[in-house]
Amino acid sequence: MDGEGFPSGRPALIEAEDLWLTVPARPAGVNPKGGGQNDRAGGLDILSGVSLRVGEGEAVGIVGPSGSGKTSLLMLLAGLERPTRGRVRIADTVLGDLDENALARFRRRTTGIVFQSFQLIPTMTALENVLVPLELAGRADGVATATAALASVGLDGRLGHLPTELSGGEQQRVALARAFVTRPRLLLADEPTGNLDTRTGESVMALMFSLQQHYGTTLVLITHDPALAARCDRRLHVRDGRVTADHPLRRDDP
Ligand SMILES: Nc1ncnc2c1ncn2[C@@H]1O[C@H](COP(=O)(O)OP(=O)(O)OP(=O)(O)O)[C@@H](O)[C@H]1O
Repeated sequence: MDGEGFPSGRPALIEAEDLWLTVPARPAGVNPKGGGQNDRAGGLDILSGVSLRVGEGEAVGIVGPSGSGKTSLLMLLAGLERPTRGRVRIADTVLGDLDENALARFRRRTTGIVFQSFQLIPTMTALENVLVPLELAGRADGVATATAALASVGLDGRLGHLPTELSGGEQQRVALARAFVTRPRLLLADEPTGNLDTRTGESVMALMFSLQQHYGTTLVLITHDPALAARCDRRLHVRDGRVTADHPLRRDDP
């Protein structure tokens, strides 16, 4: 039921049509995640014809077994990888129409990304990490804006700390501040609590959903945690490189 179950009636921010991602086949036993379910002579199909639409301001949880293609799908939506076939449109822009430089500019303007492993620059302080996207955007008000962003995630006392001087939860808060500081229309999050203990993960997630709602950001969240997926407006199941189910949810569903 790819692309169906789009109940919100909101205008689409993301439209992905018939996405295929095929990589060269590897000899048996070499695939690090033990995939290969869609192995064939021409290569390994990591994604096999995925279509989906995500409404502006919607929160969509992506769930599915390890190796099913969730991160690969997110990379295509981010424009960090290009599909072998198919098309991703974000707002009015078809990502495949852009060259690498234009794609990087588009991503900086439109998309924030949060990873399981935080991905902060280790030699930069919290403030400097949050400044990076503002400086790339040529913003003159960088320091004040980055400082306010860190204050909004409760880290005004940690501006000068390096990532190694911060806890995991604090590092992910810096990553959230960095992702939201340019007010992106789209936030892509790949297992953002995967490296955090339960309590810290819950507080980081509460913060992420509160920023998402405050700014009306569209959210695509990969998670193994059913409770997190249930906080989204919709839940997509990915299996063997396909979207196999699309469940609308209400935020107050159990
Ligand atoms: N560049 C690549 N070259 C070869 N195989 C790849 C490549 N990228 C991903 N894969 C394979 O594609 C499959 C899907 O990987 P992906 O990371 O998207 O899955 P996932 O659902 O996010 O898994 P997890 O939940 O474990 O993070 C895996 O079998 C993986 O090994």
